[in-house]
Amino acid sequence: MLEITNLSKKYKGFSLKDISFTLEKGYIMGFIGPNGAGKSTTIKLIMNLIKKDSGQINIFGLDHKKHELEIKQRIGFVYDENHFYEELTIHEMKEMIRPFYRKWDEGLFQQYVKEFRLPLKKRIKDLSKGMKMKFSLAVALSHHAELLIMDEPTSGLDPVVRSEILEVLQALLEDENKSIFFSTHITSDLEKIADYITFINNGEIIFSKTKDEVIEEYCLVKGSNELLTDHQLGDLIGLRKKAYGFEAMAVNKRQIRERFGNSVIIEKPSLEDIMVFSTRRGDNHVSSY
Ligand SMILES: Nc1ncnc2c1ncn2[C@@H]1O[C@H](COP(=O)(O)OP(=O)(O)OP(=O)(O)O)[C@@H](O)[C@H]1O
Repeated sequence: MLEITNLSKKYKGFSLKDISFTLEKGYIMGFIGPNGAGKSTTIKLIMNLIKKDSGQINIFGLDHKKHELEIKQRIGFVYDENHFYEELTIHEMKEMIRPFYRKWDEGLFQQYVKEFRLPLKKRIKDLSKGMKMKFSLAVALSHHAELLIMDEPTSGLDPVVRSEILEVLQALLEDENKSIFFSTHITSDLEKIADYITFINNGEIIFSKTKDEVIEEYCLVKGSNELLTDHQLGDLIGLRKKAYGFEAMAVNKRQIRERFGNSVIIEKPSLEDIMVFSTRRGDNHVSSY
């Protein structure tokens, strides 16, 4: 569905460095990383809203630039900021967008209007943030898109609206021919629905794996400071030493158990732990591994 190979983009003070990952049909991939990591830049490159320096982006097996019009008929895109005409009502805005899509399904749009309780006669500027996002989603889902690409769709939304949106996304995946790629820093949303996690930090992909693999491989390690000898520091990510002991993350749970035996506590990390430990400047910071 989406194949990114050695993609690079340089800005003054930031570069996206040779990133690669693939999203297969029928799966949800969460794209996580701290502020400024390069998530929006990657999404804008995929959507051909900015120009890449090098690399290849294929969507549905087609070059994203050469086949842009055809690809965009088959994509639903939800952007993180409101990009509708604020003075128009929901109904008027929808009428404006509708003719662009060959496969626009008015019945389906009306179903989402009902499900999301969208007030058709209200102006976009008078909608709450959650309503704007639901309208955006309804538009993105009403032309039978095969791939849904979303930049921070749940940021700034309350837990009720977020979970409503996640449910709609999950229901969408019951059709095995669809895929979803979305960026977020709300990692708990991904714990609920993502199949794959791609983690970007400082313009580099740290990993792109199934969620289960990530949670299985990574571990949190806690123990007393005396256990830390120099040759053991290399594998510990985001290490923090405190008076009562150290805490760190490691990539290979089995290796840590073999090395430290039962003298350390090993815990399962959340995706948030993985993001925080990987990016923080600990006493032994490791930026990529
Ligand atoms: N047009 C631009 N010109 C120069 N620098 C830019 C431009 N757009 C983005 N950047 C820089 O690129 C870096 C990555 O930004 P990007 O918006 O991709 O991050 P992000 O992961 O989406 O962050 P956030 O979670 O805060 O939205 C930032 O340091 C940003 O300042």
